[in-house]
Order: sequence, then structure tokens, then C-alpha cells
Amino acid sequence: EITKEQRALMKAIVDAYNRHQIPQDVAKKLLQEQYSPEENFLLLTEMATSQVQVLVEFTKNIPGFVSLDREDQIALLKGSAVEAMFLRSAQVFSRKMPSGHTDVLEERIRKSGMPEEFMTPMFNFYKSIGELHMVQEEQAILTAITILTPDRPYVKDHQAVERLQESMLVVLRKLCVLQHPQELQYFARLLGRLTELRTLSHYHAEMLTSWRMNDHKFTPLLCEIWDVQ
Ligand SMILES: CC(C)c1onc(-c2c(Cl)cccc2Cl)c1COc1ccc(-c2ccc3c(C(=O)O)c[nH]c3c2)cc1
Repeated sequence: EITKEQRALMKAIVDAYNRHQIPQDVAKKLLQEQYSPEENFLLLTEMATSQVQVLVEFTKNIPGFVSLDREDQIALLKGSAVEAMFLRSAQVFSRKMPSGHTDVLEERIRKSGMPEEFMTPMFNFYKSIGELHMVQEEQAILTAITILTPDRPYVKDHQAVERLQESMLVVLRKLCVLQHPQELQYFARLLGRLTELRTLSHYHAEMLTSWRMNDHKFTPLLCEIWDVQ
């Protein structure tokens, strides 16, 4: 019972999601470089910077996004970047990566000078995403829904964003019923992850402050999207 235009919307989002990925040479760096806290932080910064570039390209391909008010487009990207990167990096964790890859990302995150109290909620989130066994379409649409969240700071035209998010929520709900017929509450569980993402985003803001305290440097793109420095 997915309509023609809903299928078109889903295809556009999934194609954009697959088209825009971190370049393999950047992703592979996770495996190659050394393991000092400084090295890990630098690598993670490079991954995040590359991921933000990928995220911007993906977002521009979400049907209707570029027709939104320009300033709202920026507000949505800044407000959702961390959450979208949690979703994206979570998929890396849950993907059956070639042996040793997955824990490489975990290893580097654990040894990057990140405050201890942030680790538990972060890795619990990664585990809870992995347990959902989301199909690619669900991952792509859930990321688009996260980006098109109307109540981000400084968004002016709530209505316009809500309309776009609404149409994607309808598609996601139908997709969940089709892909996970046994699990009646699967869609609700997916949306529950978005709540968890908000909490992680608040933790992340504190983490950035503590990183800046012991003068970790970020790239210009990260400074801009996270309003630091
Ligand atoms: C500035 C740095 C230190 C930082 O601050 N907060 C976070 C941070 C952390 Cl530590 C966790 C979650 C979110 C953020 Cl922003 C980070 C690091 O962020 C990232 C972002 C994204 C990846 C990431 C994505 C995709 C893939 C991928 C694939 O697609 O094939 C293969 N390898 C991937 C790696 C890793 C780390």
C-alpha cells in the first residue's frame, strides 16, 4: 500500500544515502594509522569532517530540502549533524565489517581523550541500533527524518519542515510494517532511537567543551557546524 509518490520519495532518499559515503581511502585510515590518543583524535576529526561533507550532500538531495528557506536549511544541518553522524557511525558498528574493523572505530573512540562518562551512553546507543537490524532503506529514511526535525534552534518555518518530515514518517511506518511484520512495535522502537539521539547530542556538546578545555583542535568545517572556536 506504498503509493507511487511514496516509493519515489523513498528511492530518492536511499539513492542519495548510498551515493554519498565517506571515501574509502578516508574510511580505511581507521585501520592504518597508529594508536596514540592524539592520533586517534586526529583520525576521528578527519572522519567527522569527511562525514559532515557527505551529510551536506545527502541532505541537499532530500526531496524538498533545497526549497526550504536558506537560513532554515543551515539551522537544520547544524541542529542535526551530530545526531546524523551518530546514526551513520552506528551503522558502521552494526555492519558486519571485515574482521577487526568494527572494534577499530570503538578502540579509537575509547582512546581519543573523550570523557569517560560519555562512553557508556554512546556504546549503549550503538548496541541498541545494532539490535534493530535496520535495512538500508530504514537507515536512510531515519537519517532524513532526523535532519528534517522542525524543532531545531533558529528554525523559522516549522510548518514547512514538519510537512517534509511528516511525509517521510508515513513512508517509514509503512516500510517497518513490510520489513518487520512480526515486530508490531518496530516503528515505535525506531522513533525511540531518535529520542536517545537527542540525549547523546546534549552529551556531545559537553564533550566538545571538555575537549576544547585541553585545547583539542577541530577543522574549520566542524567549528562552523558546531559553533566552536
Ligand atoms: C571531531 C571528532 C573527534 C568527533 O567528535 N565527535 C565525534 C562523534 C563520535 Cl566520537 C561519535 C558519534 C558522532 C560524533 Cl560527531 C567525532 C568523530 O565522529 C565520527 C563521525 C563519523 C565516523 C564514521 C562515519 C562513517 C564511516 C564509515 C562508512 O560509512 O563506511 C567507515 N568509517 C566511518 C566513520 C566516525 C567518527
